[in-house]
Amino acid sequence: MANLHNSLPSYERLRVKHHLQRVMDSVNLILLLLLLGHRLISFTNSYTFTCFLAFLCETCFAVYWIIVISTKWTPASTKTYPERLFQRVSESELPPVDLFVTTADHELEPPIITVNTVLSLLALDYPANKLACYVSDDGCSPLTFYALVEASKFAKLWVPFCKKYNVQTRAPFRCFSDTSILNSADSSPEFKQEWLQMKDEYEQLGRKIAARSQKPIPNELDGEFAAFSNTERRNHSTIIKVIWENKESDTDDLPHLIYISREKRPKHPHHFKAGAMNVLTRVSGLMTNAPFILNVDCDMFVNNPKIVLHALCIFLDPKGEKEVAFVQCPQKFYNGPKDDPLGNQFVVFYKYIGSGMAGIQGPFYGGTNCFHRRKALYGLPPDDFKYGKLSDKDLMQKFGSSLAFVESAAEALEGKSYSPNNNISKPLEAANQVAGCGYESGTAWGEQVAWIYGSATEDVITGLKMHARGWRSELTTPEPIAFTGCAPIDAPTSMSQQKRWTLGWLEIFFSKGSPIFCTLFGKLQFRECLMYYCLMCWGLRSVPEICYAVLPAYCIITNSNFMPKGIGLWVAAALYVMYNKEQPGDGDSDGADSDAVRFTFDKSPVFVPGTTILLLQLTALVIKLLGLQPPPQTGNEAGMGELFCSIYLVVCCWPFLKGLFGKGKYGIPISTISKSAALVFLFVHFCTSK
Ligand SMILES: O=c1ccn([C@@H]2O[C@H](COP(=O)(O)OP(=O)(O)O[C@H]3O[C@H](CO)[C@@H](O)[C@H](O)[C@H]3O)[C@@H](O)[C@H]2O)c(=O)[nH]1
Ligand SMILES: [Mn+2]
Repeated sequence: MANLHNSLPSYERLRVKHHLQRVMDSVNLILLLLLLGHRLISFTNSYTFTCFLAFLCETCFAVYWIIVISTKWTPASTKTYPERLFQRVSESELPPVDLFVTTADHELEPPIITVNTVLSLLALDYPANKLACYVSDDGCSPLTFYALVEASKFAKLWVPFCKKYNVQTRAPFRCFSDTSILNSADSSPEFKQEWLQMKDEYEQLGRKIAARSQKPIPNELDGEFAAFSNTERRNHSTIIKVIWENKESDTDDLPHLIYISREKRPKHPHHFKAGAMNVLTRVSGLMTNAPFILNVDCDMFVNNPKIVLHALCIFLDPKGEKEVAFVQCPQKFYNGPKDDPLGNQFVVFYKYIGSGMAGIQGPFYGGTNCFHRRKALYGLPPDDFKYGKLSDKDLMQKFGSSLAFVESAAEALEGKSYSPNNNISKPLEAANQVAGCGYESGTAWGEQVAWIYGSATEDVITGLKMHARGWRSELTTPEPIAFTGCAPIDAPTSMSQQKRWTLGWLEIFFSKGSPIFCTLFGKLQFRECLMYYCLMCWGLRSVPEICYAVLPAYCIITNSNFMPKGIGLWVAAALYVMYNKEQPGDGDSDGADSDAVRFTFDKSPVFVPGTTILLLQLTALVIKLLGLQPPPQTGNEAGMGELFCSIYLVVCCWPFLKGLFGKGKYGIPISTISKSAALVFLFVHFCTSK
């Protein structure tokens, strides 16, 4: 690779100035501490259980706020300069990149979606002979395979079309959903005609796949599909099919396309997505062994065809080369309402926390839209050169018994794998071996190497492991945004997804790979460690939050108080104003009302806490209104503070309030309401039966 160490860097990390934000955050913290101090002092005069509980909750909030501030304190953004990259490397010197797509169920993840993901990847603006797309199908579905075979035929038209006209959106269904192109004065008649032809071809592809999916899948299949005969989703041997091979290593041809359904047996744990990713890592290691890997979920599409170049700006930069293990692109969703009532777009996260992380040791790995350095995945620390020279025996212990794979791993670790392999079908036998379900036993896969097992959020723990070895990561946000995808469109799916993540993060929190150990015994920076806790405490935070939300109702019902009196109340009020002023999105959404229109419910228990809190506040307010409160004890009666909190909580639960009266999926199911009502009844009974 040409030297040009003296040329300009191909990426820069820029500090984002945000003095006002810091001031506001600090004022918030000071107010919180003042409140805690005030409580401590007043405990010497009067101590009540409710005030003590409030004190505990507020202490949790203060600790959490310190973690949040630490994460946000030094925000940064990354800027990439592809034109400078080309001062360093010529097009022929660009490294190969392996592209991984995972799909697991052709019913939940319809093949046409996966096909769009794959087509958008095949059409990346990058030399086609340097790309190989590996699709892992955990559903072992002949339908998915069929769809990919058909897609590869369509790709022969689609990819040249995209490149010829420099189409931005290269997932056909997104491209064809925007017909404004046809009326635009900028588009040539030739383009419009080809666009319509292409749309027609795509619709044919869609019809073929739909027709095939309507037919029942017979047990016995022939021809290309014979391998799928008598298979069950969780009981079958490995199926690897090279759907397209770019035999001539032609830059204008299509990238390689390989279908993989790893071996599964009922008695063998398959480790979900992490297991699938590890098989892809091994098979690709044998076939192309690219030093960089991009992975996307099957519901994500390329939105910026130049994204590989942007990522390489970071990886190939002399500084990035030494320190960056992975480059994460944000997740953005094209579907869903503008004001995002379900919070899927994670506005707070990417806008505040995301740039904060970029200013420390880098963002966490989010599972999709991420580029990895292969040797970092193989466990190599950034500054260790011994690891790359392990003996064959050591390598086999780590990477398993396939000699061919061990050789490829050694090459990858030494950074020798820059020449693309032109005969990817050759190592098919070895590929079958490494995709077997027993291959990993006794090796470091899933523990030290590649995607780490043991958490439902394999992504976060995998990234954490690399940070713990001393690597950095970068968040790259080129214009236009690199990938878009579909977010869950209803509240139940969104809530259960978030519940799964929260549980996965808690698994990491309580495991021996917990961030604090990575800081104590590894190279995870302290503030990066706090950043991880910011994520992992998301679930735990609900405990003080629920407790705090119950307090106002409890105080009103029992005519006691938890809000401070006198100056303390002013501190609490100031805190409330400051905190709410800081929340993003104020003003550009039309508020609670639009939430209510779109918030949907089902019978899932995830809706019980929200409903219960709402009903509890309503009950308390009715008791207050009807004057059913018991007489106060020693001047500690519930006052304006408690009343305000209770009303505020009703406003916070607005979508639930509408849900009480909504119909169909917009209404909270009677069973959920009954459960919540029973809980409220028990609670009121408990409060008043003293
Ligand atoms: O046994 C499995 C289960 C899932 N998947 C694939 O993994 C991806 C993510 O799974 P999904 O069920 O869609 O989870 P999400 O919550 O939508 O995914 C987010 O959260 C996951 C866990 O943190 C990350 O791995 C994902 O990349 C991230 O997008 C999808 O492509 C699936 O096809 C498999 O390949 N095998
Ligand atoms: Mn998903």
